[in-house]
Amino acid sequence: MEGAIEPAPGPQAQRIAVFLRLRPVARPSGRIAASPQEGWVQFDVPKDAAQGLINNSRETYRFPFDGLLPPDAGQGEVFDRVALPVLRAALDGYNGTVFAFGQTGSGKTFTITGGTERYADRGLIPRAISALFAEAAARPGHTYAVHISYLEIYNESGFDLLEPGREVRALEDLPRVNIQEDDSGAMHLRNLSMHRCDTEEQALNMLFLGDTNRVVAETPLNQASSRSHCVFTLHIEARRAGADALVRRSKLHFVDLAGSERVGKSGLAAHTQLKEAKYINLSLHFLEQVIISLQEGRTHVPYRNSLLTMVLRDSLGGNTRTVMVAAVAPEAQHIEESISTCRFAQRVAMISNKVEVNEELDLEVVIRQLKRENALLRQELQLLRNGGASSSGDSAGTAEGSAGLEQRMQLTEAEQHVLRRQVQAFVEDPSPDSLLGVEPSMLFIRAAFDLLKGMARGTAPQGPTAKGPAPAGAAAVVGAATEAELRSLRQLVQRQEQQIKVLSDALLADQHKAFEYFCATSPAHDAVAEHKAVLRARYEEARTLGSQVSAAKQRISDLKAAMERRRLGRSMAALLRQQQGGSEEDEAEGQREAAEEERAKQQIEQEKAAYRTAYEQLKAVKADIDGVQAALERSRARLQADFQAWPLLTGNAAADRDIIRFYEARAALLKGMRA
Ligand SMILES: Nc1ncnc2c1ncn2[C@@H]1O[C@H](COP(=O)(O)OP(=O)(O)OP(=O)(O)O)[C@@H](O)[C@H]1O
Repeated sequence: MEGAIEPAPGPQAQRIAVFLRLRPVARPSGRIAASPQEGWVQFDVPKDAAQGLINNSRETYRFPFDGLLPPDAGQGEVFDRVALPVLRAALDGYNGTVFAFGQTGSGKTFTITGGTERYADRGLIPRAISALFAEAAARPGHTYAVHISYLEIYNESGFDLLEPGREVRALEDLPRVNIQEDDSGAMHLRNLSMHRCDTEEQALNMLFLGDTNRVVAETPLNQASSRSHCVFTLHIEARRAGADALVRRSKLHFVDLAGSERVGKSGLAAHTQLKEAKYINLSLHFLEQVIISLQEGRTHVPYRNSLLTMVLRDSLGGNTRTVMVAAVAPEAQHIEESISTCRFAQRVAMISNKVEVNEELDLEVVIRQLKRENALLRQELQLLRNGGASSSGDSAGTAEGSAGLEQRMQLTEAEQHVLRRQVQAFVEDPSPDSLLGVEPSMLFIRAAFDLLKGMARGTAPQGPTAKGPAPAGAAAVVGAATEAELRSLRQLVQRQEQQIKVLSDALLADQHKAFEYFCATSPAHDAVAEHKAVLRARYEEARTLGSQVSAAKQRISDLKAAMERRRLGRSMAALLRQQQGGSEEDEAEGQREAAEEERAKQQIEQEKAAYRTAYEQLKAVKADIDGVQAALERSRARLQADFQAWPLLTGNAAADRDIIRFYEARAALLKGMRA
């Protein structure tokens, strides 16, 4: 699998591959024959005896498959034939789906998850996990990031099986997963957690957690394992060293469907009229509708009728390499169901998907690379401009400036020391983006080359590095750069800077789009909006109360001032009367003034009461504001946390691409938020 990340081929049509797996049974029916070599199974059933005809004639049904897995096929063989090619393609960036279909007890769970008694009974999922990490390790020069999600669908409701630390006794104890449609019509699964797994062990532990939750959530009443559908997903992200701006992302689903029993049959005679028979499980009914529409090439495919078909949208008729395992228990009493299973498989086998590598540019990495290139070009430009000696002021670190450097014969000890550390750090940094940012001067450059040569030969110079002057030829060669060369280099730098700006803007726009999109669908955002609205109303209230308080205060001081003025007036008048040897104050006048004084005092008291009331209210509103503010902070934190844990998963390629873009942008946005 060398060179896995070569230029991605365009979309290719690919039919869904269909395998038949026969379960080992104690008493296989003599009416079932199979050829593993030729890949077919055949059922011989008596003709309808109900017509009153006495005959021994039989009806024969033969179904071809892409592969037949006989009862003695081991789990390893099943994995190698069914899932390994899909897994390898997923590592190359192709989506993949393996789903098992069949009646209850036919061996679906045994195939997908496996038996627990013997190690050899491990099913497709644990084997895929082991093979994934082994294959990834065997692809040098590539890095992979793996996330896992595990969804159970029961009665049209989705449940997240991977919620660590949660006590689960019933399905309802698991977090609900919803599907939502955005403006573009794309479907998104919300609240499905994704868990990064860096090792096989971590991934197997996740699977164990999900399977345990699946078992303990089952009650005798809901018989969840037979009636629910489980979708285990490996989300794979691949980058190639040296080309890490290109990222390939794929999803690999393993789907264990509910038992496919039907109702509405009327005995074996109904084989030829199985059309009326209905699935007990409603989602399977809708799954069949989707498959019929695709097989008949109808323009409208009713994916939206159920959660299951929405999740499997891309696996059926979309951008996914899909494989179906039809599970059959070859016993006489199950012939009818077995024929139904094979008929369903024949329809599925006619569906063609359009598969394509999911590859895209990581804008952040592109920008980083452009900036690095740009820095190198700038250095080159500076060198050429100065004929090998930098005269620019931005070359820090030397007292006399770079121009003076070329006059010197060798570096100072301090300069040598710094340079040695820079070269050391450069050599030790495994990143292809690391830069050796030495002074743009021949003296430094030669010294750096000497150090590198010494390191490569294992004889790194201990003493002074650049001995002797820079050869005149070197400077002369660099100095010979023509005006035209300088100009074109300058233009290149400018063009790149422009490119960086355009890309940065695009990234920024994406980040905002991502957050906006997330907010529009997040309940945490509703809480933030609600708190903000309450806060706005409270602030308004506080403002009104605040102006009431200050108005009351103003009126009190006005009243007090008026009272003081009156008192002063009265004292002045009394003094005047005294000086003029006049009479005492008129009694009526005295009473009037006393009454006025009393009225003013009452008015002041009233205003004080109004002031106190408004002030108390203001205090209460302020306390309220503090509370709402704290709640707002909490819901903001929750929004950010949710944004961080925003899951990827839809059944739709276009939607996925969008989500993945948003997901990347989200990381950068969060970084910005925290900064
Ligand atoms: N190939 C096999 N080899 C050995 N045992 C098997 C095989 N296939 C199935 N079994 C056993 O048969 C029983 C029923 O299988 P399983 O639980 O996988 O059926 P199922 O189709 O998933 O049923 P359900 O729809 O109820 O989930 C289990 O005990 C399982 O271990």
